[in-house]
Amino acid sequence: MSSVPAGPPDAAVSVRDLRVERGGREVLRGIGFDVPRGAVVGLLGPSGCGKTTLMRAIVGVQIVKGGAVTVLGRPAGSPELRRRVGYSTQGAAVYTDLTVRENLRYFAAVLGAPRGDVDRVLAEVGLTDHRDRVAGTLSGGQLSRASLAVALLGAPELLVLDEPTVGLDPVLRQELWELFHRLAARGTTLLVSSHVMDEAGRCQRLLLMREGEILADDSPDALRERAGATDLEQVFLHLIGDRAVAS
Ligand SMILES: Nc1ncnc2c1ncn2[C@@H]1O[C@H](COP(=O)(O)OP(=O)(O)OP(=O)(O)O)[C@@H](O)[C@H]1O
Repeated sequence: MSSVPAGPPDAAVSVRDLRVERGGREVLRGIGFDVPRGAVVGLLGPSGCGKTTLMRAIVGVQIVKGGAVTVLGRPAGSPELRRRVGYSTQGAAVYTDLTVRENLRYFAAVLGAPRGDVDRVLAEVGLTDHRDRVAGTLSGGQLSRASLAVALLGAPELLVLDEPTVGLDPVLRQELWELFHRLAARGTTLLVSSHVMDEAGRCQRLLLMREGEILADDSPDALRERAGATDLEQVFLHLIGDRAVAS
């Protein structure tokens, strides 16, 4: 990575001129933004626009072609960030032949998280009643909550959550968003991806992506005002229209 300035010191994440190639194609095209500490930031955009690639760069598992990614004041991927950053991927990240509780005990040991954390995170994701179920027998929504529980172990300062609400019913989605805001109120920073626009309104700040670029980085209200629309889906379409006219 180059020595591009790392962004404001109070930012949880600073990205500058980030370029990533995958499969011989540039999928992140020199993007930059800051994520303020303690905020719930939504990463929205159509399938394939680069959300997962960006999250992978932030947690330090993506080979990048250029630019700088700074996380909690350190270069992304630094060993000391391992316990300070929680990452939940789109696919289930638990062992399907272990029970939910066995999975969490295992990951707590790997991460050096206190053993008491297991019960806390089970309650936070609403899986206490399913703790002794073998993970392979859980529904898709239960499995994704088990993966989320792993990311919550050790109370990381930054949570990077890739589509954590996919496949959940409206009640569970609502409960998870309430959890995200409780965590943020305690000072945790959350970067949450989704391609469901009705979730965008639940974020304090939005990064709207399209084709490897950031179309907008602002609060939902500011974006609505700028586009003269109340519906965030319309805002997104308006921004795409502006970009098409400008190019
Ligand atoms: N392993 C890979 N090899 C080659 N290209 C890839 C690979 N993974 C992703 N891509 C490509 O990189 C681009 C960005 O993919 P990415 O997964 O970051 O998008 P996304 O916005 O997270 O999509 P979704 O919402 O569907 O998960 C896409 O064009 C995708 O086809």
